[in-house]
Amino acid sequence: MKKARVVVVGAGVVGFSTAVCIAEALPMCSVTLLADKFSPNTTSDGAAGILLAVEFPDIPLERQRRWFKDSFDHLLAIAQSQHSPEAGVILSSGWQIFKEVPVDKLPFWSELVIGFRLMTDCELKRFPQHKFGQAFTTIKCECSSYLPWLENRFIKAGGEVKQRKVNSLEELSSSYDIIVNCSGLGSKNLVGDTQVYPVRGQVLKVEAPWLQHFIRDGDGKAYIYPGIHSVTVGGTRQEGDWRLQVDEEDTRSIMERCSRLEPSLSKAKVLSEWVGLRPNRKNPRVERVLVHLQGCRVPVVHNYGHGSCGVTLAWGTALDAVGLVRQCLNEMLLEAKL
Ligand SMILES: Cc1cc2nc3c(=O)[nH]c(=O)nc-3n(C[C@H](O)[C@H](O)[C@H](O)COP(=O)(O)OP(=O)(O)OC[C@H]3O[C@@H](n4cnc5c(N)ncnc54)[C@H](O)[C@@H]3O)c2cc1C
Ligand SMILES: O=C(O)CCC(=O)C(=O)O
Repeated sequence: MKKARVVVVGAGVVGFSTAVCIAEALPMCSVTLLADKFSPNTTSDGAAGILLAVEFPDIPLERQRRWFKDSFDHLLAIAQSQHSPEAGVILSSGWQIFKEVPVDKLPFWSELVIGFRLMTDCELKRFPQHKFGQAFTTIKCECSSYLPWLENRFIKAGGEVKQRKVNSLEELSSSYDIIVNCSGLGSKNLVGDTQVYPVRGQVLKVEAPWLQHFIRDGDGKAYIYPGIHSVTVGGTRQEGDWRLQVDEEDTRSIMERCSRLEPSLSKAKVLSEWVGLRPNRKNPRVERVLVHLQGCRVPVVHNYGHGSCGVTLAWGTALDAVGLVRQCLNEMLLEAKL
């Protein structure tokens, strides 16, 4: 039987996770990944890569829990294998601390990470401005290693990779049977989605090998994440801000906020600074639609809009995308298109 031609647009953590999942699960498909930017030039590359989730308002919690769990379990298996250094995936333990006691003391993912517990008063003494804290072990997935590792895995599964900017879905409809859109913020132009918008984030990489534990302020404005080669320090969340250049005032305020949590940071050498635009949306879009392109109805699977949780949820949403591609194939078979 003729193979169904699937194209995945996007080479960030969502695109490569989705492409690998489709290529490995659906041998009746030939899978091509197209993108204008590849590692190390995607948003995913600069992400701190810590697995932590926010709660999206209109997606059933059960589905969000599954996205988190599928991603966590997939990355945990890598972190505990010989692939860990090459894939850039490690376990990471530390504290999330709050100036005020949060309404939700136990986030939905608390039972999905390792060893989640509330901090004791004695532990909190180290953070005199904070009243409440959570201690747990999660995962840090460094995409500058993980994306090339996924790309190899995709190619081993028979996938093909091409560098190309896609200006409209019409360009793809004569060469592919199913389009999978993982273009992140690019979806604003590619599919005219007015709901996806940038949330600018600036981070620094510093040399501070004495730091072993992560510290995150629950307000998300100060975090310190020790990694494999350096410590990621952040951050900013500037809604609707498209600036990609480093802002010296942001650098100063990040260092000030983070040094309040960990005074020894003032002794750390700054190695690099980076800005990325999170592909924010009220809810990520993981769904299947039929689009009229050049007189034909073409199945399109969307998987984008993960905001600050793309690394955290990529594998889970990729598995959902596989299910949606499978549904497209079944419909195409029914319509005897294949
Ligand atoms: C400072 C910062 C820190 C972060 N930290 C974390 C963290 O700790 N944990 C976490 O889970 N998340 C984190 N994030 C969020 C995370 O980076 C994003 O959610 C994630 O990178 C989104 O992945 P993506 O694959 O959807 O998009 P991207 O990585 O942006 O990839 C999009 C891809 O689509 C391609 N593309 C777009 N349009 C087109 C087109 N028209 N034609 C061809 N190709 C196209 C691009 O070239 C690119 O390859 C952070 C983000 C920032 C900015
Ligand atoms: O929020 C965090 O602590 C992790 C980094 C992140 O997800 C972000 O900056 O978007």
